[in-house]
Amino acid sequence: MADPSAIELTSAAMSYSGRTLFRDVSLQLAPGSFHFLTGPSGAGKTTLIKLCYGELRPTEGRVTFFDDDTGHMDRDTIALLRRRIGVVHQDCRFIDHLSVAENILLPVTVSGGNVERARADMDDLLGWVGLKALADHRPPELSGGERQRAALARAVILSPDIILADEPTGNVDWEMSLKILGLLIELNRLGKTVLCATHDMSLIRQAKTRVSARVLRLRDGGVELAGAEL
Ligand SMILES: Nc1ncnc2c1ncn2[C@@H]1O[C@H](COP(=O)(O)OP(=O)(O)OP(=O)(O)O)[C@@H](O)[C@H]1O
Repeated sequence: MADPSAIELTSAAMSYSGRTLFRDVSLQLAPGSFHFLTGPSGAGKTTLIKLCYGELRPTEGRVTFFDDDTGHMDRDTIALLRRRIGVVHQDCRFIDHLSVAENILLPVTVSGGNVERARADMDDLLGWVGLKALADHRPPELSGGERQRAALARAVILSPDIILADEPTGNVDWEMSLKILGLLIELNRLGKTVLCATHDMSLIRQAKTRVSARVLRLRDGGVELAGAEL
């Protein structure tokens, strides 16, 4: 039998207040694959990512996590499966009065995981994203690139199988974009499935020299596989 897809959308449609954003979107994220999601601003990239981790349900169609249809799942079951999916939100979603390290620990705290062990591993994790010196700082004191790397550390703290990154290089310079891309590629080489939304074509072109990535483009209410023009 073929490997189950990490995440699969089948004929998914999404509407907000009766306004259809996209329809008939089907995609499969195979385990260990690397996908980019691109498209014009407002096309629905963030919305599609929210479908991919169950924050939103499609107005039509089906979403499966690891071959399980989420349509019949209650919130608790979806929350359990979500521990296998790490998300880097476009706006990072930090709690500003907690330190960077405490923010990174939040998924462990919230899921009732082993906080002591996670604290013991924190130095390595902060070292991986290059933020050791900022562990005790508060999120508002961080630069854009530091925030994105802290968000990535938080996304991987539960060792998820899948990383969904929504514009993880928004508002950072090229050098920092490459650094963040490098971290995502590293995760993919460790076997993680990666979906990265970006409108930065240079970043996609750069990635394609280093990793076998497919590019999905949201346009005119549908999704297409972008071709060699990239
Ligand atoms: N909760 C919501 N209620 C109503 N409309 C929404 C909601 N969330 C998003 N939208 C609308 O859906 C459209 C797509 O938004 P989305 O954030 O998914 O696009 P995007 O492709 O990620 O955009 P960007 O590249 O600018 O981040 C926008 O027009 C937005 O205003």
